[in-house]
Amino acid sequence: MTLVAGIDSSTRSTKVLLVDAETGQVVDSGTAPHPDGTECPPQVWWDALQQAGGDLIDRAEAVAVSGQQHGLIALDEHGEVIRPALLWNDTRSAPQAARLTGEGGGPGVWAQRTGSVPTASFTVTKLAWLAEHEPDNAERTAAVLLPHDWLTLKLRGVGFAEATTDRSEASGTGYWSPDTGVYLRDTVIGALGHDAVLPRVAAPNEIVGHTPNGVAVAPGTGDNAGAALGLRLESGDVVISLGTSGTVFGVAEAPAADPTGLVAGFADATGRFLPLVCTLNAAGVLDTVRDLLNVDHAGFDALALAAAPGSGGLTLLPYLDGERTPNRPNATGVLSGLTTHTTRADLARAAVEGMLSAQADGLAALSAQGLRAGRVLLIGGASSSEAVRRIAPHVFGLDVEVPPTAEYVALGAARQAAWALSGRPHPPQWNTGAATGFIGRAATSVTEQYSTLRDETASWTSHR
Ligand SMILES: Nc1ncnc2c1ncn2[C@@H]1O[C@H](COP(=O)(O)OP(=O)(O)O)[C@@H](O)[C@H]1O
Ligand SMILES: O=C(CO)[C@@H](O)[C@H](O)COP(=O)(O)O
Repeated sequence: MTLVAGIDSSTRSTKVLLVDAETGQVVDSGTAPHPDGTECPPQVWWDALQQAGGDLIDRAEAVAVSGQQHGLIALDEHGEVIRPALLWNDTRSAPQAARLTGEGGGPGVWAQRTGSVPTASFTVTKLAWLAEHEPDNAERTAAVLLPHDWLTLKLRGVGFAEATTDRSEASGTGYWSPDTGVYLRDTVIGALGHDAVLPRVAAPNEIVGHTPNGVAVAPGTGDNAGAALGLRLESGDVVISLGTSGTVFGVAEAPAADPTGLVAGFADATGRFLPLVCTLNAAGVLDTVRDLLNVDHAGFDALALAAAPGSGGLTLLPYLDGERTPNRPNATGVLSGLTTHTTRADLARAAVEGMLSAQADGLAALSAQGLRAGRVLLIGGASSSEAVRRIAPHVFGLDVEVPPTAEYVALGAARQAAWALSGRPHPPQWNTGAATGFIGRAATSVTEQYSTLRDETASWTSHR
């Protein structure tokens, strides 16, 4: 049996799968946690990778890494990491995002040039923050990598001059054009103050090198593109991934360029495109309210499902850690409609309805860009929640499918590794198994309560 390994280095943890390259069947797996926070020394991810599956990788013939997108890893001329990586969910570079957007000709120009209007999540704004707040570190920056790029380099054990990335990851930097496939050097220089070595953008099924033990290394991907590959996403499918981030995305044949900035015009891992809406707040909203209610996942679900749609008039605007879509980096959560009749069940359901309503806004933004959902697939940690599964169709006004529980990002990375190893033009046709359907009618009161609160707070949730 030919084995391949897929790695998901996400915000919360590293997951490693060892997979049969012919069938996609998982034969072994491992996981290790990451610390909380919005910055992290990359060495922590390398250690987590070793803990989760260093031995699994040596049993494989090929390996690929999918990683949380956008994070900034600055290396000095010797290849040493200069400071802890600034992650996608770190909002400190919001002022630089606003400045760069203005200086670069406005949102429309950015969307045309890079596919996206940069928010604090995008690497380019983190470079500008570094130049402004840590000029010595900016000056010392010789190379700029993203998390999966750096882990791929570490797996190969080579220097940054040989670093690689892929289209999906490059498209989250804010200095690469998904349309033309080239880096925008002027944008890097404008943000950092000077040029830097950037990883070569490899072909989707290329073998970019080998580990010291001879395991072939594929280019890897950003984690959402990894999930798309793991799910064998096709035109008309829309994924809603509920992990630390909430993401709503689908594959497209042409690049997106949304001047409103709601949709990021990413590239995918197959040579196509991946228009995507990302919220900073998703599963963590449920975690926070679950902690407040002092119940476990099952207890939380039972409470949420005991309340009526609309949560007795209680609405949670879930921008707890600031928000990226819409762009309200300094926002906090807002709980509205609290009365003496409000119950614990109402609070649990309001958390689920609020979190899902933010994703419904993502569905609407994708639809406005011409990407309509024929099939909605729910994945990510919070898709395990029975309450989320059963309430989602009411909030989206669409039936929802939940694929069999699996680590789809790591599976996508493994599928890429198998593809690169095969030398064939297309990825292997792995069967992901039958999804479970959840149906329901749209609960318009939920949508109205939510959109009213979202719009009423448009100005004041933007400033703490
Ligand atoms: N049954 C469940 N109900 C609700 N949330 C869950 C459940 N199981 C896991 N989660 C949540 O999923 C999140 C982790 O999801 P995951 O997709 O692994 O995140 P990430 O990819 O961002 O690291 C955590 O916030 C965790 O509490
Ligand atoms: O920033 C984005 C997408 O643009 C996030 O989706 C990150 O890629 C983090 O993903 P998770 O750890 O939540 O899966």
